Formats: sequence, C-alpha cells, structure tokens
Amino acid sequence: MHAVTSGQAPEQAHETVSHKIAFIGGGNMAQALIGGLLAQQFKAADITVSEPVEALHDTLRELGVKVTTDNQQAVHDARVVVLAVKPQVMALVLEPLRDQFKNQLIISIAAGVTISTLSRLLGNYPRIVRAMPNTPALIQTGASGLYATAAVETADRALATTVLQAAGLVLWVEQEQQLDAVTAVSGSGPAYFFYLMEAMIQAGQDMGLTEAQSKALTLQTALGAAKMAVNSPHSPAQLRKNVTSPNGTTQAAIEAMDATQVNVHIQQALQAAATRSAELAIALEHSSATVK
Ligand SMILES: NC(=O)C1=CN([C@@H]2O[C@H](COP(=O)(O)OP(=O)(O)OC[C@H]3O[C@@H](n4cnc5c(N)ncnc54)[C@H](O)[C@@H]3O)[C@@H](O)[C@H]2O)C=CC1
Ligand SMILES: O=C(O)[C@@H]1CCC=N1
Repeated sequence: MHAVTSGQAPEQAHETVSHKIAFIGGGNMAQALIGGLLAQQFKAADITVSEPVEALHDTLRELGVKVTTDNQQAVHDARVVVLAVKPQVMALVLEPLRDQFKNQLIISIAAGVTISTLSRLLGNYPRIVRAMPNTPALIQTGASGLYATAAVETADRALATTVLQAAGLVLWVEQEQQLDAVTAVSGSGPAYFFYLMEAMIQAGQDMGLTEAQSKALTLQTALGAAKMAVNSPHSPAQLRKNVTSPNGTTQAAIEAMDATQVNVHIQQALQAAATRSAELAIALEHSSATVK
C-alpha cells in the first residue's frame, strides 16, 4: 500500500475545478462527499445527485446541487459518476445504465463490490475506480482508500484522487483485496470511535457527572488525543505510556482492559468488518440479483 497523497485539505483549495460530477444515490456518504467537494474547489452547479427518496431532496437542494430522480439523466453529461448506493442494490441500479457510459470516470464507493463485478454489470466498461471513503469527508477530515486496475489511465487516477482528496486523505492500494482492510479500518472506523465515546459518556454519568459534562469531557479528550497522535513524533503506544503513571489511575484502567482482552476484541471486530466486505464481494460476483 502506498500513499499518493496525504494530509487534509489540498493546497489548491481555492482554485475552482470544473468537472461535472453525478452522484447516483444521495444518502449519508454522498452528502458527506458533497460537503467535502463544496468546501474545496468544486462548484455546486457542477454537481447532480440522483436520489429516489423525495424526502431527501430538500436536504440535497440546500447544498445547492441539482437533484433528480433520473439516473440516466444524471450521468449523461457527467465527467465523473460516483456510485453511492448500497451494495445490495448495485446490480439493479447499473442494469439500466449499462449503455450510458462513454467517457465518464466511474468511482464506486460501495463496500465489497469488486471492479470485475462493476465492469461485468456495465458490459466490460473499463474506466472504473473503487474507493472506500468515510463520513468525516463532510468536514474534509475523511480518509479514502482507492484501487483501480492497470487498465485505468493516469489521468483518470489523478481525477479520482482530486475528487476524493477534497474529502481528506487519499491512499491508493495495489491489491483490490486490501480494500477489505481499508473498509474495516477507516471506512467503518468512525463508528468504533463513536462507540468508545458512547461508552465513556455513559461511564462518566454512572460516576456522577451530568450527561452534558461527561459528553463535553469525552469529546474534547477524543479531539485532543487524535490531534496529539497526528502531530506527535511518538507512536500511539508511546503516547499511551506517557499518560500512564506507575500504579496510577490510567494503569488501573489499562489493566482492566487487558484483563478482558479489549485489544483482541477490537481486532476481532475489524476482522468481522473485513470478512463482511469480502462476503459482499463473493455474493455479488456472479449474481445480478439482490443480496442480503
Ligand atoms: N456510510 C458510510 O460510512 C460509508 C458508506 N460507504 C458506501 O457508500 C454507499 C452508500 O452508503 P450510505 O450513504 O451510508 O447509504 P444510504 O442508504 O444513506 O444512501 C444510499 C442512497 O441510495 C439511494 N438509492 C437507492 N436506490 C437507488 C437507485 N435505484 N438510484 C439512485 N439512488 C438510489 C437511497 O435512497 C439512499 O438515499 C454504500 O455502498 C456503502 O457501502 C462507503 C464508505 C463509508
Ligand atoms: O457499514 C457499511 O457497510 C458501510 C461501509 C463502510 C462504512 N459503512
């Protein structure tokens, strides 16, 4: 795995980029990515979202983008098409689009849907990049893993990098299978930190803080720890040791976590995410039917 680019908002943030981008699906992840694009160098007028759920249209229109329910219309003039629907409906969504792609770069963000499945569903269309972003894209603090076959040209790779870089860190992987690990670590990753926050907020309340107090302390601590880990020359392991005074309170907490093998459980949880990503790939590989 190698980094093509890293860091947060790109340096050229205020230059306008004029590429027509169509999103098929306007749900959570599409909205997060659009938030990143709009905060960077992309124009709302160049973005079209096709979303069948009318209840989402007002939210999408508030972003300033064009909204439609017609997937074919959305992709027609686009330079980039982002497939942002659930893996389980990808086959149904792509079937009517099969003959609609001429020069568009397709970026699929669907977990576990392989390039070969996408290409097959689109009649061997070659210009496809798979990406696995995450929801902090909304605040340009996302992390995306990208993969494309050797058939995808440098210019298309660069364009995919530009689009996803508007959301934060971009890493290209050299093997498609590595996207299962990316999905487990960063795609689903925000949920693990939110889970830890939930548990810490509850623990603070159980020990006598109000919910507001416990939440404020937990969130600021998460922010501080993340910023330290990103900016420090030391590893997370060293930073943890720095907090841990001999026979102190942190040692008591870490010993309690080690006693119940919290680290092993976290590794098992990420493995479950990667396994599910691989399962989706297998289920969709030969089928055009929906998958559970
Ligand atoms: N939510 C997350 O944190 C991440 C999600 N992903 C991937 O992004 C994709 C979308 O996930 P979410 O945004 O969370 O789901 P979501 O359910 O919020 O959004 C999917 C949208 O697709 C729309 N849709 C359904 N059928 C459609 C059709 N025929 N044509 C156009 N749109 C249609 C739905 O109405 C829905 O609004 C999934 O494939 C997921 O694996 C990837 C990275 C992170
Ligand atoms: O839970 C999911 O399937 C999606 C993919 C990564 C994050 N959310």
